[in-house]
Amino acid sequence: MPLVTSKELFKQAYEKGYAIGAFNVNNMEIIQGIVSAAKEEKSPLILQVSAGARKYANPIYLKKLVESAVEDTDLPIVLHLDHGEDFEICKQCIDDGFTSVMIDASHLPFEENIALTKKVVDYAHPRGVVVEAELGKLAGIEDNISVDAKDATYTNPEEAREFVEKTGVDSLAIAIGTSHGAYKFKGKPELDFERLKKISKLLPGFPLVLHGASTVLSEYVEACNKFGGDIPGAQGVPEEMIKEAAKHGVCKVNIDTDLRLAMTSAIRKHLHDNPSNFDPRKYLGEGRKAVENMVKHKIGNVLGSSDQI
Ligand SMILES: O=C(CO)COP(=O)(O)O
Ligand SMILES: O=C[C@H](O)COP(=O)(O)O
Ligand SMILES: [Zn+2]
Ligand SMILES: [Zn+2]
Repeated sequence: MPLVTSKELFKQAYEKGYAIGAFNVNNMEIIQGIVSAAKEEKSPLILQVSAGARKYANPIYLKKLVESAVEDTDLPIVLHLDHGEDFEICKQCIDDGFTSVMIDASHLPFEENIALTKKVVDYAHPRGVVVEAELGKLAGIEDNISVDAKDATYTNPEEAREFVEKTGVDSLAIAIGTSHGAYKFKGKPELDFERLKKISKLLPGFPLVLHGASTVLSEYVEACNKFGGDIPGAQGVPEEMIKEAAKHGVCKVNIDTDLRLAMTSAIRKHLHDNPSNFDPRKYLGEGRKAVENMVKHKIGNVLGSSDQI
């Protein structure tokens, strides 16, 4: 099976009320760990590449690794550009064979976000590529969470409807209180589910995307800290909230931080327990296994996309 777009995957996920994991990939071991898990769970998969990943690994290496994963597993895999910052990078990825791109113009004024997103959609659609856009700003841990601040930064439901109508975009990343990285909340985790429900009601059948959706699983944080790391107070989105979001139109759940933590904690433990080892295959192999176990858990116990291919 060749790379697929997310069109049909989202349609089925929406109807059945589960979500598809979009995992960030940066090297071979991360790709292999994710793909092994999806294969075992018989789950569709989105592998996404950020500008940082392209810079780190060289775009052609990532593309070929993802193609190898497709050939090796025959899974329906979407190759997606994460947080494309301008038209040029989206165009480049479309020309390179990506099946999905994100144009993230959420920092621009509303009308400019619409114009840039539409420009990408107009280039992507005739080439069979789908587009994700973003409206609203992801909260940071230091951000004020007063009601006024929420209205200023979180996605406005009416604007979301207008945005989708005017751009023809295929999916939309929304801001309801999640943020990137390992420090998402200072106190009790809280997402604005009322806002999500409003957006979803105004856009029936339309797939929404949750960025910053890692849970920052405590077993990995504890292992990192135990074996020489220093990441106190790391906290993510509880898995129950991800399950709830999937019931209200969220079809794509972005996960990067949980991959980083799984891999790093396993490598830290291995190097701690085996001070004489200097064979990278040993510690990277442990890292890959940890990624596989974490992704299996997400697909099977949180996202609900097992046995959907
Ligand atoms: O949104 C993400 C990638 O676009 C990743 O979010 P996390 O940092 O929560 O994993
Ligand atoms: O949304 C951001 C992703 O976690 C990618 O992070 P990165 O830019 O460090 O590759
Ligand atoms: Zn953004
Ligand atoms: Zn993101």
